[in-house]
Formats: sequence, C-alpha cells, structure tokens
Amino acid sequence: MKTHVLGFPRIGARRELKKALEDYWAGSLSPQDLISVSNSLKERHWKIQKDSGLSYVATGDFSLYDHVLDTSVMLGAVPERYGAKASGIGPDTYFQMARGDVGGNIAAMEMTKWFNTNYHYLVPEISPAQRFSLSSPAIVKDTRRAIELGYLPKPVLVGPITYLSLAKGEGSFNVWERIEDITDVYAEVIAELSTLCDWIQIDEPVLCGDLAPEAPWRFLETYVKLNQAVGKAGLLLTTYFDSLDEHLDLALSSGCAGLHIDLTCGRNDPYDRIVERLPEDMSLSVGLVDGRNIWKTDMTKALSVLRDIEKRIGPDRLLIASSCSPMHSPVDLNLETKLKPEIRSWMAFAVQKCEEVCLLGDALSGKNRDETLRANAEVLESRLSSPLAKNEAIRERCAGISEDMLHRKSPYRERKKAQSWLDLPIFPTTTIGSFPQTPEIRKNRLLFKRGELSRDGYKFFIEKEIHKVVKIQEELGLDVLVHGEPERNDMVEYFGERMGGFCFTDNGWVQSYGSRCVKPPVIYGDVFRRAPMTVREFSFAQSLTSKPMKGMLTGPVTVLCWSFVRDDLDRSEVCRQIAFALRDEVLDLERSGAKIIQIDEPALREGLPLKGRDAEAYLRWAVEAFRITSSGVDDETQIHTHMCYSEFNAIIQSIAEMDADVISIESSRSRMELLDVFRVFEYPNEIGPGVYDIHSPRVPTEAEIMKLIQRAAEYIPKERLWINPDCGLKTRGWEETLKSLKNMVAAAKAMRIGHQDF
Ligand SMILES: Nc1nc2c(c(=O)[nH]1)N[C@@H](CNc1ccc(C(=O)N[C@@H](CCC(=O)N[C@@H](CCC(=O)N[C@@H](CCC(=O)O)C(=O)O)C(=O)O)C(=O)O)cc1)CN2
Ligand code: MET
Ligand SMILES: [Zn+2]
Repeated sequence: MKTHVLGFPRIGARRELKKALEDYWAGSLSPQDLISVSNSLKERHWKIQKDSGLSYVATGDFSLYDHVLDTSVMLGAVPERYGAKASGIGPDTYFQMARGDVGGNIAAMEMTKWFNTNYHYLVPEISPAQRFSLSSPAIVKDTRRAIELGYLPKPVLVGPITYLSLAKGEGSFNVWERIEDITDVYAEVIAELSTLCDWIQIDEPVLCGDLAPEAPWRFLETYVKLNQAVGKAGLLLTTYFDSLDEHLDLALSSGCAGLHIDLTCGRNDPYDRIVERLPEDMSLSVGLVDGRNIWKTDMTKALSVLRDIEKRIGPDRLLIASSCSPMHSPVDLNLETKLKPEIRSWMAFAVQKCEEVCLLGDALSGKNRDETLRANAEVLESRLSSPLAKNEAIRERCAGISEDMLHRKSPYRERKKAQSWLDLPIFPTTTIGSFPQTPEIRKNRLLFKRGELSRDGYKFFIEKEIHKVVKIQEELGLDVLVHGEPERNDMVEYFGERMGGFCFTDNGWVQSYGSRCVKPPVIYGDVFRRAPMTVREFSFAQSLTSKPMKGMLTGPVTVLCWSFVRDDLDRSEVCRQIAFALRDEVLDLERSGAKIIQIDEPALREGLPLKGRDAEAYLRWAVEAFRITSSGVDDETQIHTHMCYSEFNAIIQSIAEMDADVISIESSRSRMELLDVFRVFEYPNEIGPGVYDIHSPRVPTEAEIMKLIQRAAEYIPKERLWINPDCGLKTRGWEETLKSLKNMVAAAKAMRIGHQDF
C-alpha cells in the first residue's frame, strides 16, 4: 500500500512566506528573492514528507497567495480589467488580481470562504468573452523539480467541477457553458503531468456538498475526457470535508483510477458501503488523519478500519492519507515549548501528521511499531480521563438552560422605543470595531509579552491609543463610537486567552488569506470565564466621551469556528459553554454603562455543514448560542452583531432569528448584491450594509458612498438603515482610514438633508 498527505501548509513554520510577501509588496524584497524563498519552502516541505517515510510528496499545492487563484491563472482565466498578455501572467498581474491595484483603480477579485474553513480563496470570475488556454505551467515545473531532487511527486489540482462551482459568471452568464473549454486545458496539463508521476490528485470537495443541477452530468462527461488524457498515470478523485452520500455513485462511476474519502468527518457513510461497491480497478485512498485539527489520531481505531478495508480490497489498491490538506493545521509541534506537557502530548501538527500516516502504513504492513502504537494508546487514554478537560459546574449550568434565557424581555418594536434614549439621528454612523493595528501597537504588545515592557507601561500605551481613537471619531463626527480594539492580538485569540479551557501555541499559525495568518486557540477542556474580559477598556473609552461607546465582543459561534476544538464533546455543547461565558460578559458591560453592545459573528455562515440537509440542525444551536449570549440585557440596551466574508442570503432567516437590534454586514465588494434578498425577505430590525470595502487601501468617494446608501434605501426602510464600513479597520493604514471615514460621514450627513423628521 502507499501513503501520502493531500498537501502541506505553505506559509512556513516561522511564517517565512508571509514575511517575504509583505517585504516584496513593500518593495524591500526583489522578485528573485521572493522566488527563492518560495522554492526553499517547497523543497523543505517535500523533504519533510519524504523523511517521514511517505510514498509521495505533494507538488503544485504551494501558492504565493491562493491555490484557486493559481488555478485561474493556469487556465488563463484572468478578467479583462487586469489587462494580462497572452504571453504569460507575471507577478504584478497576479498580485493585482489578489489585492487590487495599488493606485486604487482596479478592484481585486472577490474573496470568500473555502468551504467550511477559515481559509479564503479568490472567486474565479468568468465573462462570456473569456478564452482559456494553458497559461501557467507552474505545477509541471514544480513536479519536474521534485523529480530532480529525487522525490516521487504527486501533483495536486483543484478539479474542474469544484473550480466552476466556486466561480461566478459575469451578470447572468452561466459558467457551466465553459466547462468544455476548461476541460480541454485540464486535459492538456494532465497529459503533461502524467509522464512524470503515478498519481495526479484532483480535488473535488464539492462532491461532498450540494451540486448545481447541471454538475452531475457535466462531471461524468468531463471525467471521461480527463481519464482519456491521463495516460499511464492515475487520477485520484479527491473528496473531503464531508461524506459523499448521494454523490457516491457519481464518484464511483467517474472512471478514475482512485478515489479519496475523508473518514474523519463523523457523519460519513459507513466506509463499508463504499468498499462494497468500489469498482475492481479503482484504488481507495482513506483519510484517517485529520488535516484540519490538531489532535493525535486514535491509531487503534484507525488501524482496525484499515485492516478491514485491506482484507477486502487488498494492499495494492489501498492508499493511506490525511483527511484533507494539512494546510489547515499549524506546521510543527516541535516548535511549541510552552504548552503544558500533558496537553501537548495529545497533539499533532502537519509534520506530525505525516508521521502518523506513515505509522499507519508501517503498522499495517507488519513493521514492528508496537512501542509507538502503545504510546499512542496511552496518550489517548490519558486524554479521555484527564481532569483538565472536565468541569462539573459548567456542565450543570449548560444543562440548566431555560427558555427565558433565550429571549429578550420584549420584541424589537418595543425595544426600539426603549432605546430612544440613545438619541441617534437618521442614518446613524458607526464603525465595526477595530482601528489600524499599527506596527507600533504590535511592537508594544510583543515587548509586553517578552517582559520588556511592564504591565502598567502596556496599559498606559493602550489607553493612549484608545484616547487617540476616541478623539478622532469625535472629530470625524461619528455617532456611535468604538474603542478601536488596540489591546487585541486577534478577535478570537484575545477572548480565548481570557477564558478557562483554552490553551495557546507560540507558532501555531494557519494561513487565513494571502499573507494573513491566524493562530487559533485550542479548546481542550470545558470553557468558562475567569473574570471580566473587556470591561476595563470599555469603561475607559466611555469615560472619554458623551457619545455612546459600543462594548465589543466576539460571539460564541465565531470563537468556536476559529479555534481548534476538542473532538471528545459535541461542537454544539462547546459552543453553549462559550455562550454562557460571554453572557456574563455582556451583563458586566451593561452594568458598567454600555448602552450598546456588539457581538460579532462573522463565522456564522462558515460553520454551516456542506450539505443543505444538515444546515437546520446547525443553525438551530448556533442561533441559540447567540441568544444565550445576548438575551440577558434590558430592553434599553441595544445589541448589535456583525458578519462578513460570506454570502449570507441563504441564511437570512436564521440571522433574523438571532434578534439583534442592529446588524452590520459586508456588502460593498459585491456592490450590494446582498440586498437582493430583501426584495423577498423583510429583515425586521435595523441593518448597516457595509458602504465601503475595507480590504483595499482605496478611498471611496462621498458620491460613491451616497449612491450605495441610496441603493440600500430602496430595499430597507430608511429609518432602519445604519451607515458603516464592511468590516473592522485593523488591516488598514491611518491615512486611508481617515479619508474614507470622512467621506462616509459626509455621505451620511448629505443623505440626512430632507429627512429631519425621522
Ligand atoms: N481568527 C480570525 N479569523 C478571521 C479573521 C480574524 O480577524 N480573526 N478575519 C477574517 C480573515 N481576516 C484576517 C484579517 C487579518 C488578519 C491578521 O491581521 N493577522 C495578523 C496576525 C494577527 C495577530 O495575531 N497578531 C498578533 C501577533 C503579531 C505578530 O505577528 N507579531 C510578530 C512581531 C510583530 C512586530 O514586530 O511587528 C511576532 O510575534 O513575530 C498581535 O498583534 O499581537 C497577520 O497575519 O499579520 C488575519 C485574518 C476571517 N477570519
Ligand atoms: C472579521 S469581523 C471583525 C470584527 C471586529 N470587531 C473588528 O472590527 O475587527
Ligand atoms: Zn468583519
């Protein structure tokens, strides 16, 4: 049998790629040096895979920004506005597609969530005029390079059905009309790769979700052609993030030489059913090592599954693998020195996952790995019985949930009257929470963390920042202020650090998009709040102004989705524990004088399971968790929430059920497409559809913002509209922030003329 992983994190154990990219963009690293950093990362990652004993190394999975963008580039699918030459797409065009034009005139491609992960990809755009041709042989080049270095490569492609399912057509153009053109390009690259390798991994995770109506027959047609092109190599049709279920037949009749399934998802088809029906000439790659969490694999369980499958299909048709690409997990546990040894012993990062896959292979083929297996069994045993993971008081509190905890005292209409003491104008202006996280802020935090700046020194510095941000907002004339979140490293990590049941890594970075990374906290035990988490900064900020200051929290679903979550307790239960901890914080903020409290839930949509039929159960507990957090306050207190980075239209009903008084929501990158849903669904409370894109340094004009507000006012009654940017400003610089907000406030004021009566 063979062993492999479906990819490898590309950011580097010490975020080398992040640093190189940011230096390159700043003009302080040459293009040659950027290439040399990426080559050395690729080579290092191949070596890790080979040294741990895997049969193959993944090639073509590396990317300078995003692998879906790379696929667009490979296909030559570069939107016209980037003016690419047929002669090839250089780094300038590539980064323009990813980040927009630095001069500010060409918009970046839209960015959204990769399935139910916290990774973001650039949405392929396809116009009717788009022509396709094999435009970037990067994957071929990398595969050849791996061979030169003595590795057995397994190239990785995003499959054509997944690619088109994630693409958007210009206007009402149906992207499936281009499937044949795209298939031709895939066939070309596959033919070229097939002379270099045994297996070509072709990722079609979309098969684990709901398919577009034309996708199934397009899939079959496409794979007939691709399998004709593949020559003596085999296509490994690769699925992950859920089970195949109703699309199993499709996968089994694809004609591919192999099928990869993810057995870590819990909801999976019994593998039995798949093995039973597997065509005789199809190999099966079994994903048993979780590529997107950090816990050690239960080897005893995994081996028993593998032995059973091997008995039935024989070793030659069996591949052992990670469930998905470990790009969603941190790189190397060996860099973690400060974790509690007991908890650390429960974990495996990407490097260790490679070793786990090999261990499974060795054990299955009869190599003596008994000692390692025994150690694994002991660790898993210790984890299950560890007192670190369980807190009876929390379990009891969660079990004692009652209906009245889930409801505000009065319905929105009455609350609205009770909240009139806020005395806000029509079209009230606000921001989403964070202001620029300057290098100076990060430096001071680092000094404080290293013990080189005293607690008081750091506190003083943060207060100075808050003071600055409050004064600036007053000068800008914003109506509802924020403290700017300078004390927060990250909106989830910060709260994790203040709750029990969490622990933290030093280097456990995972790519979120481009050069941006997150360091998800680890939830290993029952979650509780130790002490107030945000009251001090809120109170200080409110003391500086007579305008309402928002208390600012990250919601329970987002804390859950952006953490590595224990796998020995249901996610809904973990979420409920977080919700109760945050409920206490909300009440403390209210007691400290917060008239408005914002509870961010940007990850609500991301937590949705891939299959529509599982959505309802998830949404039920997710909305419930938000309501546990938010419902304890009096009618007079206004609850806000915020969402971004996703399409929310499909879940607008659930968003309404969260019953926040005000919701701010991303909408400007898609030019208010979001609003279409309000033609058919009347959002009952107040809403602030973002009026400018904070992901780009571009400054929107006053006229442009007015136009968006006017558009929004066609869908949402004016007296329920708020004016705010799309998201927080932490990734922006001060210069563009000030100019943009000035224009935003001016636009709101201009809109007020003639509406004094409201
Ligand atoms: N968890 C999470 N998921 C999310 C989002 C989010 O905000 N958080 N937003 C969306 C994605 N957008 C994102 C937007 C920004 C960043 C981001 O800015 N990340 C920072 C790291 C943020 C952080 O934790 N910063 C820490 C540590 C900073 C750091 O790297 N320090 C350096 C030194 C810093 C210096 O000398 O300047 C070091 O330790 O080496 C801090 O501020 O304290 C980055 O990649 O640069 C990430 C995701 C969706 N998913
Ligand atoms: C990704 S949503 C961000 C919300 C947070 N309050 C901020 O402004 O940064
Ligand atoms: Zn946001």
